Amino acid sequence: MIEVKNISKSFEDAHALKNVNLTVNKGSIYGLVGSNGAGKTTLLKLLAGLYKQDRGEIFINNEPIFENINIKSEMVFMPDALYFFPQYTIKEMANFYKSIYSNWNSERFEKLKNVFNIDVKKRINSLSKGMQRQVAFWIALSTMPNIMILDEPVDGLDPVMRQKVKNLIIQDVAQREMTVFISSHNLRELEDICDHIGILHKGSIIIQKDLDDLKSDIHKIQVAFKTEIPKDFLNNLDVLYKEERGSIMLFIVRGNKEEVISKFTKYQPAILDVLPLTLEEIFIYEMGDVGYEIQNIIF
Ligand SMILES: Nc1ncnc2c1ncn2[C@@H]1O[C@H](COP(=O)(O)OP(=O)(O)OP(=O)(O)O)[C@@H](O)[C@H]1O
Repeated sequence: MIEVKNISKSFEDAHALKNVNLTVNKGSIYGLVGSNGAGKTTLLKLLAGLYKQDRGEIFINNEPIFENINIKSEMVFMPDALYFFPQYTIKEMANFYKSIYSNWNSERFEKLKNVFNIDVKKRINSLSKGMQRQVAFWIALSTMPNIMILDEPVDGLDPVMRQKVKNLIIQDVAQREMTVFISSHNLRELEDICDHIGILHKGSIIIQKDLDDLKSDIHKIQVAFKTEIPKDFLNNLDVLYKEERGSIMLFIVRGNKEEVISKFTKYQPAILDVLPLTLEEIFIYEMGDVGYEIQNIIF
């Protein structure tokens, strides 16, 4: 479990993070989205215990993370810019990790050869960017981490490999209750893997939500009525957005799906469609006034 309590972090001339709070439960995957300079990497480095916050507290499995060797031995942090020792082969790098991670699983490392399919005698620095990323996952997953902190993890991976890596992460979450924190510029990249999403904007988390709640609670409704309807029929509805295209009206409404639909069916509409909303749309409508600014972050 990861608990971030009211943390702030500044560098000489930049307030990178301001009063950030979040919790990631054991066995869940939290996705952090944000534009360039929002503070994502700073937050990840704090979670990994590489930086110390100016204010606030960070607990991982109920212990402060900074300079905590025990917790770090159960954790993998994968930065966006990967680093491997120069001249090391995959096998040599794996042996290095084996010597420092007590839970290293050699059997798993062997099994994952079938997924990554790269010759372990190859020097890592001679591999392509995407292949180096594969090696990083190969080694990271072989350490059997309880906590994974990933900065732009699928950057450079081809679509097939992206899916394979996501499946491996999901398997570990389901089978071993691994806890994962992922940052990305791209909400779509996170949508199919995360159960919580937070948006970081200029150093503050401006919204964070459980994805299931989010999706079940907000609806896009396209409707046309045969007859005049009372002007105040919207009064009992939590309408986030409304648009009229001729006789067809489009509503984004928050609330229980059946209850919302019943408010419309009462007036016997000629057309009533409940359309799916993408996650991006949900965030934009949820964000109201800052929605337009948010579009640049999540598309
Ligand atoms: N080591 C540092 N020294 C000084 N300023 C820093 C340092 N690291 C980050 N910053 C500043 O903190 C702010 C947040 O940077 P951070 O790297 O956390 O953003 P980010 O969301 O990861 O951005 P990107 O998506 O571009 O990687 C920026 O204004 C950045 O210039």
